[in-house]
Amino acid sequence: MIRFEKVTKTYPGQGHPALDDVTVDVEKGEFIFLVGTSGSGKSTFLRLVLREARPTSGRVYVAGKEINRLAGWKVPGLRRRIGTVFQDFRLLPNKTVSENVAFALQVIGGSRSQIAELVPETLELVGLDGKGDRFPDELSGGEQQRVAIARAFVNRPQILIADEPTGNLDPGTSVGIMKLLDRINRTGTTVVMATHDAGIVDQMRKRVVELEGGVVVRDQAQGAYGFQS
Ligand SMILES: Nc1ncnc2c1ncn2[C@@H]1O[C@H](COP(=O)(O)OP(=O)(O)OP(=O)(O)O)[C@@H](O)[C@H]1O
Repeated sequence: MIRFEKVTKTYPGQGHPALDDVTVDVEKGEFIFLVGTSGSGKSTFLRLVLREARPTSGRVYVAGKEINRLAGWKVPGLRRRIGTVFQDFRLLPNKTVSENVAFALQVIGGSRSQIAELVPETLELVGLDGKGDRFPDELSGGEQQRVAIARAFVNRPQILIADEPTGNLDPGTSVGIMKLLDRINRTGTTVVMATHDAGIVDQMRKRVVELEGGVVVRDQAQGAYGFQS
């Protein structure tokens, strides 16, 4: 579903590459954690998947296509296949929960009937049944992140990218968010999550790809946050 082939990314004016000769293959339906210290290249990896950045050398494939060869007008189509969730939720404060989720469908041309069906269905999936008319500032952090996940998932993307989704949440709330991401993964969605949250990674026991200075130093099935043989 995602393949990095000898990918190097050096930002202009930087001496050291942010990613250095990275080769990683993520199968459809996998759940992987990207771990590594600050500046190790996790966000750069995610930005390359979204074509928000381009490799200096090497190839990035998403759903079988080398995405850096895609014509510019096809990039929105690529991004529609990929839901994104961030640490800081990024909800629209003046829209209700339902409107935030509906907006994601509206911008890609979803019909009224699709919106009427998918929004309540997705809010129920994320555990926000009955909260559709609230505004983001009337929700807890965990609930806001659930809205963000509903928004990312409402058009049933093939891939979900999560950049530190539990970074602003307490441990108990984080567990709930991880159960939700796990449930979404079980629907067949490929999940790539960048995190510093050792407790979560140790608990979930999914594949762990560790970056250090832009280099993959570990790629381990059912891994932990730190290396354990
Ligand atoms: N737009 C940019 N221009 C120049 N250098 C950048 C840019 N974005 C990232 N970098 C550099 O690339 C390297 C990798 O950064 P990246 O943001 O991918 O790391 P990260 O692992 O996501 O870090 P964090 O955990 O702090 O989010 C760092 O040295 C960073 O300073």
